[in-house]
Amino acid sequence: MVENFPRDNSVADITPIPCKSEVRDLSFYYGAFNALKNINMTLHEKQVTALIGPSGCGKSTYLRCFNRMHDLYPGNRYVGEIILHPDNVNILSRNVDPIEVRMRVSMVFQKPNPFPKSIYENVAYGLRVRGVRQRAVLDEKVEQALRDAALWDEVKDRLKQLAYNLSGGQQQRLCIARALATDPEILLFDEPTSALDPIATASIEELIADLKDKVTILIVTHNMQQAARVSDYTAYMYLGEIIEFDVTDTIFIKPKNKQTEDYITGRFG
Ligand SMILES: Nc1ncnc2c1ncn2[C@@H]1O[C@H](COP(=O)(O)OP(=O)(O)OP(=O)(O)O)[C@@H](O)[C@H]1O
Repeated sequence: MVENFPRDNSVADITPIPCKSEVRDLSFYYGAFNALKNINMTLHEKQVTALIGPSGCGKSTYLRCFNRMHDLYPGNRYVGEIILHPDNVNILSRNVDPIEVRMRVSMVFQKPNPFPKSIYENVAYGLRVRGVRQRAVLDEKVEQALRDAALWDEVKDRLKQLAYNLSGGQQQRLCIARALATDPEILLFDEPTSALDPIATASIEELIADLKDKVTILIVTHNMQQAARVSDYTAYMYLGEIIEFDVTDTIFIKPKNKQTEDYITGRFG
């Protein structure tokens, strides 16, 4: 389907990877403050896209548009569209229920934030909210999500224990399992390893690479090595705008924009 492929031609290497989401003329306002300015971008299906840029440039603000998180606070305003394929729905439309959007687009936060519940109940939470009651279905989905988050072997004998008993890295994988349990189409990561040690970080990065088979990923990271390691596409942001968006190798090896190059090489930011 033609409409399922990128509309914009900002990516030099137009590969025939279907597009999962198209951002069209997106601006965002915190009250009077214009935090995002006319963003046009494509999220390629089952690829990892990284958002990089100096502190305060709008990475988290942009990420949070994808699951309508800003709806939770008064005075916030979106302009433009985020289209989700294949059904071609604008998830920013007032006619679209933000709860439904959050089922399709899940988020993993900077700090692991398990609920004060058992390991099992953390993962089952979204399913229960969706009305799933059958024990066998819950058991199967919880196991699958924990396997997909590379945590099953470590927790299968203590599913009833409190999630807080897990290590920081395990807690973050639990949060990933919780996000995966409702079969989201897009997974948002907001600096998912910034609170973790190098070993736990490596295991989350490996996991992100594996999850690409199932889900489209958008990740905010301050760590440029991490962006280079885990992502297929990278967007460099500055002052609420996308300065450059391209395949990751191009951004890191041969950026077209001087501002991107200065940031990548550490001359700026
Ligand atoms: N709730 C808010 N109300 C008003 N302005 C906000 C709010 N949250 C963020 N901002 C402003 O929006 C801009 C973008 O912030 P954002 O947190 O998205 O940047 P970021 O690139 O994710 O930064 P960092 O890398 O430091 O996390 C900043 O100028 C910030 O001060």
